[in-house]
Amino acid sequence: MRFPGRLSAAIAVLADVEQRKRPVSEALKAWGLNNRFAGAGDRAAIGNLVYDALRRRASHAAAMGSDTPRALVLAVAMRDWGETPESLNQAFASDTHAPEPLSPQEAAGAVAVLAAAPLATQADMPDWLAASLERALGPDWVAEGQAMAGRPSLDLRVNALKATPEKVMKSLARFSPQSAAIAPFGLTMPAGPRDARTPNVTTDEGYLKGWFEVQDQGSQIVAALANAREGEQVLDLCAGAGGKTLALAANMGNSGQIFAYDSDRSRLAPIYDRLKRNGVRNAQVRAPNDNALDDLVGKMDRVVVDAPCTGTGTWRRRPDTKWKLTPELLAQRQAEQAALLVEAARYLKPGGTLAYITCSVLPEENDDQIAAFLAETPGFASLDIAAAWRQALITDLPEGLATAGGGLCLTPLRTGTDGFYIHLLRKA
Ligand SMILES: C[S@@+](CC[C@H](N)C(=O)[O-])C[C@H]1O[C@@H](n2cnc3c(N)ncnc32)[C@H](O)[C@@H]1O
Repeated sequence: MRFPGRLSAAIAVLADVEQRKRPVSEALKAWGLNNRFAGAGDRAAIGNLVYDALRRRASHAAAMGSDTPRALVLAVAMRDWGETPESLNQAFASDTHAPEPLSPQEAAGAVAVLAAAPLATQADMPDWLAASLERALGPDWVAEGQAMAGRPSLDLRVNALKATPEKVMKSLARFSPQSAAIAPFGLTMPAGPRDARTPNVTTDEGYLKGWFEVQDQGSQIVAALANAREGEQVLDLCAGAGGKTLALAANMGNSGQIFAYDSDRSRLAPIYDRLKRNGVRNAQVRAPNDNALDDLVGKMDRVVVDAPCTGTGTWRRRPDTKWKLTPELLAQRQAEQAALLVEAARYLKPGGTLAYITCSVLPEENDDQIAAFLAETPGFASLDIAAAWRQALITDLPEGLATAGGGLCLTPLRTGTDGFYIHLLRKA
């Protein structure tokens, strides 16, 4: 397929996403099945166009004066991929699969200036979230929003139980991985421009042997800050597919015991294979049966709550969720988080540590949630996050990451990672 045909396909996929309220990955897969002539390069390019359109949906729509799939995809070509109206119309003229030529109004979108547009539009986020973002991230919130609308890097965590960074770098040399800026076992491959393909690392021998996992550097940092130590009894209360569990196990050198639990059996399902592949021997999976955790009450050194959240920190990877988020969904997540904090506290022994984590930057899910918990639960106090950073990451806490409420917030702008929040609490 040539570029114009790829644009037409992206318009069709985006229309499918919007009309049928489908996840992007599903719509892309369906398009691939119906268009088997398309190669891997075509599918990657079409995926990039669709994801880029959704990442900057608000500003692209404002520039084009329209939010149709066609307007959004043409905006990506001109505003993100360096095409001009002239280059597009010229290419369209010689490709029977091309979209219709650009109208003068569409062509004007290429040079539209959005300085007078609402700040939420410039930050590429829904209007109703602007106040929360400003409260959480301060005067830079528009630039933070713009960074949250960029393409993410592909990050790996070297599994210290089986490999070294040097070994993984050698195994993946063809993709030129670099050391991550903060996470000690992190490797990163920056996102390329335009139709660049994401390296397919999960077919690498090193991955199959458990030498590394795909994990955003932000997720690695908060897992390190949870600071699970050798010999401890640790409950991973929202283990899901085990991304944090694996990192905790490596941090603990396979000693002590991790109990990995999740209330959703299907989310937990991949954890068994992942534990095996990673050579983890100190984790016990607790499936969500009645009384599954009763024997752990009051016994844990550490409880990690990687809470269900709105995922605002992962908008770069799942930009469709940005536009689907509603105040009702946020309220639902807040209620779940509040209940989980109370639940987590039960399992700690005196002197134990609760690590509360979200992949969101909204204060309602972060500092506010902890403040409400502390107000209602006697006997808990925040641990010094700068000291925890020094202990876990052996450097000083970079400026601007600590939150007003005593937690820590990573963002694409500040740390080049997904957005994450962590707060450490000690039970008296
Ligand atoms: C952010 S995800 C966890 C991701 C996982 N820790 C990882 O690193 O891959 C949140 C998880 O919380 C689980 N969850 C939601 N409510 C829960 C509850 N009341 N008890 C335990 N797990 C819960 C969800 O099923 C979901 O898997």
